Amino acid sequence: MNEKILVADEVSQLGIRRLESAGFQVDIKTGLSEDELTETIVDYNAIIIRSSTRITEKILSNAKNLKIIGRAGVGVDNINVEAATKYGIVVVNSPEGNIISAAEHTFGLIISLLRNIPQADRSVRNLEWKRNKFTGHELYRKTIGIIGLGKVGSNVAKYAKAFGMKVIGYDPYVTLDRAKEMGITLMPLDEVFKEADIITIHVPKTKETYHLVSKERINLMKKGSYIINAARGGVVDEVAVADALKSGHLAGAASDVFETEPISADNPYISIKNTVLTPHIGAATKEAQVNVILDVVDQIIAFFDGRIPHGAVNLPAFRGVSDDLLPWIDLAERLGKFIKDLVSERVNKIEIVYYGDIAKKNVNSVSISVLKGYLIKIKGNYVSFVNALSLANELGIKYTEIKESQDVDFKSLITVRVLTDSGVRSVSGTILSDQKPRIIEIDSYRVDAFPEGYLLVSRHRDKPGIIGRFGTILGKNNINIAGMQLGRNLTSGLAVMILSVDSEVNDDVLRELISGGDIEELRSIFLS
Ligand SMILES: NC(=O)c1ccc[n+]([C@@H]2O[C@H](COP(=O)([O-])OP(=O)(O)OC[C@H]3O[C@@H](n4cnc5c(N)ncnc54)[C@H](O)[C@@H]3O)[C@@H](O)[C@H]2O)c1
Ligand SMILES: O=C(O)[C@H](O)COP(=O)(O)O
Repeated sequence: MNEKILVADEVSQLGIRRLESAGFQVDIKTGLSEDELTETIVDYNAIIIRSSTRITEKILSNAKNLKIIGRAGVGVDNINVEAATKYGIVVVNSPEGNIISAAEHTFGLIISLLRNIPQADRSVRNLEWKRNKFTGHELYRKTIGIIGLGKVGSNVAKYAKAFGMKVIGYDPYVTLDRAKEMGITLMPLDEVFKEADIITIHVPKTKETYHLVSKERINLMKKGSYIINAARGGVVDEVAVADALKSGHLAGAASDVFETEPISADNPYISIKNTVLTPHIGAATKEAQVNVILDVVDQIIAFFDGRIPHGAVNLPAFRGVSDDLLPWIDLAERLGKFIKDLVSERVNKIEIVYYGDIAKKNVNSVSISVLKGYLIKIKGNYVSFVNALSLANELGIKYTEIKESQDVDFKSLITVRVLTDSGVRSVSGTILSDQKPRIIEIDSYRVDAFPEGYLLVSRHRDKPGIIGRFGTILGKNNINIAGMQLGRNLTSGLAVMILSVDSEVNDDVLRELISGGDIEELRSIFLS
């Protein structure tokens, strides 16, 4: 192999040696600015990074020879995966290599916080001996509320049980069976905030989780409780936590991750004593660093050897699929994203039903594409054809592919049905002769809409005045309606409407629309 690899963050030497033994030329250049990296990247076929380096569109636009980005860790929120896909660059990560270290570090933070260990250490070094000043709390019989029950969160739950803690949690995508298996009592998000003595965060940073720990949620917490964030900066509103610490409502907070890294002097936590702060070292153990770099290096070697890397978070080109399935793969991903945004309840099972000509083909890649779309809305852009199935398994979501022989009104049709605790919801789509995707049914309501851009989907009483109200309120908020589709059910007296709009409909506008009454369900959906 004579490909050139740039290592732009600190990684274990074992990985470098393995690459060199495989014949790669490896250069280590850490701490490059965006401009320096934009200039440097042009010479390289692969780059390896951790969370300290941001891979922006500007860098990628000059990466003429780059084929693969290796993220030696879990989070890919520092990589513009969409742009990488656009430029045909594969992104791989190491989804499991550092999760034990992250969960252990979380416990380190919890114990440090409840037992004032860093403060006591500083005091002893000042030759003080103030034993009463550092009286803390036991974990035994306390309630820990875990937000996000994936790989790190489920390990934190395991350790908490060993300490004799009561474990409650919130993760809208984990099934009840999976939570039961882990011995965690699932509760609505706000209930977890009300009940827990300690809240610990283990969700990815997505649009949905931004400031999930908000001023309002902190106000729900018991006086004297604690907050830990070892997931991502931005999930916690740092100013709100700092205010609650200053007022005495919260007893302490610990954080390994920050909205701006490296941290600066104006970070709200800096001047507050009852905080424990670490510089994003959740994954900084010898073991985790060896795991992640060897995982990523092996994937890079496999990639240049012509094999598909197991941790690919995007697949710029879907190989091995006949051209006539490609529009269906695209439609399937859109249906997966659509149903995720349409249905707010917990989903236990996804059924993908094929009718007509498409039912005679091998549609496995189309089914995976539905799961991929659904999971991208939950976990972000690192979900790919390669990892979608195992990520669905992790959440306990079962999926089945069903091929029906009965005649339908279309040459080919896909229905995505989700089974929730309270019933079944569905969306159906097809590709018409223009090769463009269409949504043609939502539940049993017939529509004909393009699954793209900003959509507003409403189920409401089929009576005069409702559509006018949408027009007035959206107009008043400067939101242009680009298209409208209405499906009616005369028996139930309900109608489903899909409005295609030119900009996002925010929560305030949604509330205003609902407050007029007669609307059973209203969702703002974005399909990229
Ligand atoms: N501090 C560190 O050094 C360090 C190390 C490893 C991982 N991490 C971070 O920890 C986080 C969790 O990592 P992981 O490997 O467990 O990821 P994961 O994908 O296995 O788990 C994330 C869980 O969050 C859930 N989730 C998504 N949106 C949610 C929402 N709105 N509310 C509640 N739950 C939601 C998902 O269903 C999933 O179960 C990530 O942000 C990762 O980047 C940090
Ligand atoms: O997402 C991750 O894997 C962690 O945040 C660790 O990041 P790091 O590789 O920069 O330590």
